[in-house]
Formats: sequence, structure tokens, C-alpha cells
Amino acid sequence: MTSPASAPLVELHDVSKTYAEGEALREVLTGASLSLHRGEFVVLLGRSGSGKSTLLNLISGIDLPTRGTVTVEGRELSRLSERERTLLRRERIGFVFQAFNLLPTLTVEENVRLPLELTGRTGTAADERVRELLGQVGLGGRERSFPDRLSGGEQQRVAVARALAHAPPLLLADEPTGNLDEQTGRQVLDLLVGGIRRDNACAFVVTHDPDLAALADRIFVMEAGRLHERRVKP
Ligand SMILES: Nc1ncnc2c1ncn2[C@@H]1O[C@H](COP(=O)(O)OP(=O)(O)OP(=O)(O)O)[C@@H](O)[C@H]1O
Repeated sequence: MTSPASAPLVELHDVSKTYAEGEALREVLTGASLSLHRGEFVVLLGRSGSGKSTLLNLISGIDLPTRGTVTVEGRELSRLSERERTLLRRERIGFVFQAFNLLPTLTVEENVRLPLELTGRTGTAADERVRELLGQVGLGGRERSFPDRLSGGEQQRVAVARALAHAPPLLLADEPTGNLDEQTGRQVLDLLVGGIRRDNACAFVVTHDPDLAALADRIFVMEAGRLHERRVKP
């Protein structure tokens, strides 16, 4: 039997996803299998429309597969209620999106605090965590700014701090450096990789960025709905 320490964090077994397009059915993901473990930084490459976001949505339980199984920390997502999937996502997964997705009416500090509040963590320990994270991403002193006062890079750094706030074992990112210049992208990347290494978490990151792919422990490529693992040079 596999010991809990080495059990995969995420396991996809022969997963397919079909969407209805008018009368027709279109399979956008075919027979995808994959295991992700804590401590790994894994990159997903692939052309536009190849099925990368679909895969992220299935891993996070936003969407369910047409065939096959998706298991997160030993829980098969299709067997959970919608409410259970929402809680699992909130407590065990952090997200970083290309478009930052910060809440515009909340300050920087409030944005980062949100995942802690949603998982019932308040008080001085939560305050301390928010302060520490904002320091780590170089935004100490900007706590009370609103997102629209920040540059794109600063907003993405807040988004990284927010995704890491509740120390989720799984971090999903959809082109986290897509809107950033090279130097700022690199900073965001270092924060992301540093954060998951510190927390012994796993990051699964969709990107077109070769710098990001060069840091990966493993690389997957999506080609027209089929997932392949690419050898990474030692
Ligand atoms: N809800 C849906 N209903 C119908 N078709 C969908 C739906 N979601 C995605 N698709 C289709 O599935 C295919 C894969 O889309 P997906 O968003 O996963 O690709 P992607 O690799 O993330 O693309 P990009 O890099 O452009 O974001 C596309 O052809 C898309 O039109």
C-alpha cells in the first residue's frame, strides 16, 4: 500500500471531457492521466484551444469529467457534492490567473486576507501571515492601496500572496506571467516557486513562458486534447 506521505496530491485517470456544440458533441480532452505530488513544480504547455484551461477546471472541480476520475487528496471529485467541491477548492487550492482577478473594492491587505477569512482564520495569526506575505512579495507599505493604484506586476504579486495565504497544498496558475514584462515576470515566478518550495506544496502552471518551463520539475504538453509528458533534462 502507498503511504500517505507518498500518495499523489492529484490523480487523473483516463479523463475525457466532451462539450455539446449545438447538436454535435466535441471531445476537447481525451484520456488524460497524470499524478501530481507535493514539492513539485509542474508546467503545462500547449497551443491556444488545446484544452489547458479545461484540464485546470477539472483538477479544481469547477467542471467534472465526462469519463474517467479526478482525485484530490484521495477524494474523487465526482463523488462529492457541489458544496463539498467548493470547500475543497477554498481550503486546499490557491489560484493565480493571467488577469490577476483581484477584488477591486478591497484593499491589497483585504485581498490577501480573503482566503484566510474564507477558511475561518482571523485574529493576530492571520494579520501576521498577511503582513509576512506582503513583505515577501515586496509590497510592505502598500497594504491599504486599492488594486487599481498598482502596476500590473504589483497586482500579480498581490495575487501570488493571496494564492499562498492559506498555504494550500495545491497551487493552480493560468499564465501567471502572461501580462508582465520579462523582469517582473521573473520576480513573480521566483515568488511562486519560492512559496511552493517553502510550503512543500505543488504548483501546476499553464504557461507559454520558456523561462518558467525551464524551472519545472516536470513538463506536460497538451496537443489537441491529448496530454503528453515531456522529458526534462536532468
Ligand atoms: N464550456 C464550453 N463549452 C463548449 N466548448 C468549450 C467550453 N470550454 C472550452 N471549450 C472548447 O474547448 C477547447 C479547449 O479550450 P480551453 O479553454 O481548455 O483551451 P486552452 O488550451 O486553455 O486555450 P487558451 O490557451 O486559448 O486559453 C476550445 O476549442 C474551446 O472552445
